[in-house]
Amino acid sequence: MPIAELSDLTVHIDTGRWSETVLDAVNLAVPEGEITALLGESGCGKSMVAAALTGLLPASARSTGRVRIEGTIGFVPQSGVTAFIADETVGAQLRELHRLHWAWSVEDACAAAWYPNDVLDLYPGHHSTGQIQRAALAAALIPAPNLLVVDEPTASLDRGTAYQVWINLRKYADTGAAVLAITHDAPLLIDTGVADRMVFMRDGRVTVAGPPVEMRTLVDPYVQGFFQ
Ligand SMILES: Nc1ncnc2c1ncn2[C@@H]1O[C@H](COP(=O)(O)OP(=O)(O)OP(=O)(O)O)[C@@H](O)[C@H]1O
Repeated sequence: MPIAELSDLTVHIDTGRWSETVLDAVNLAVPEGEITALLGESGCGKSMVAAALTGLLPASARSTGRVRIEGTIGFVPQSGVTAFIADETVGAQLRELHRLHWAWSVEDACAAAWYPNDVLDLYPGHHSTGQIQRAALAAALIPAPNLLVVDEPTASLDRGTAYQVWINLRKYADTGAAVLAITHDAPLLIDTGVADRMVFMRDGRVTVAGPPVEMRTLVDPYVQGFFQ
């Protein structure tokens, strides 16, 4: 039974000046114990899927269809700095999260997120993009959510660090959690072997999905583009 499921989800955004169907009859299951990787060109709707799952759709959005989630959700936004308030250090905020949830220690969450301890006493805005992204992952891990949604978790990281973060996301899924990872990095998913399934989106729709080894051999130029 998937921990999270979108059924026929259509999301239409109308800002008054401009309107667009950003998700079009999307069906997506995120099973426990698995990493589901969501890929697709920029603007195709990946972050809207994350927003639908986390209840963060824009106020101008109208949706039909169904979103079903069992258990708790953790979310790592594409811009890690938005996971924190600006005027408290990251360390203080992680310690407060631990005080509230008690699931993971700050040390274990930082280690799993590959977040360097020596910047814990800095304010969020004084981190590099890659550091604050990993801090946001540590923050999401502390409550040990049943569903972890990560939006481009390794986009700002060097390849070696990105590799380690993917391995640790795999270990987290192996504890029984469902992980939905939005990414562009199909080659690294192949190299690490961490993903159970790849789901490709285009223009607000899911076009094809399956195990990475199958996806890599598809004769579909759109899918092939992600492996090069
Ligand atoms: N807050 C918002 N209000 C209105 N429209 C939005 C908002 N955020 C995104 N959109 C629109 O929704 C569509 C899907 O955007 P989304 O952010 O989901 O793309 P994405 O696939 O995550 O892209 P990227 O890989 O560049 O992050 C885009 O056309 C975008 O312009």
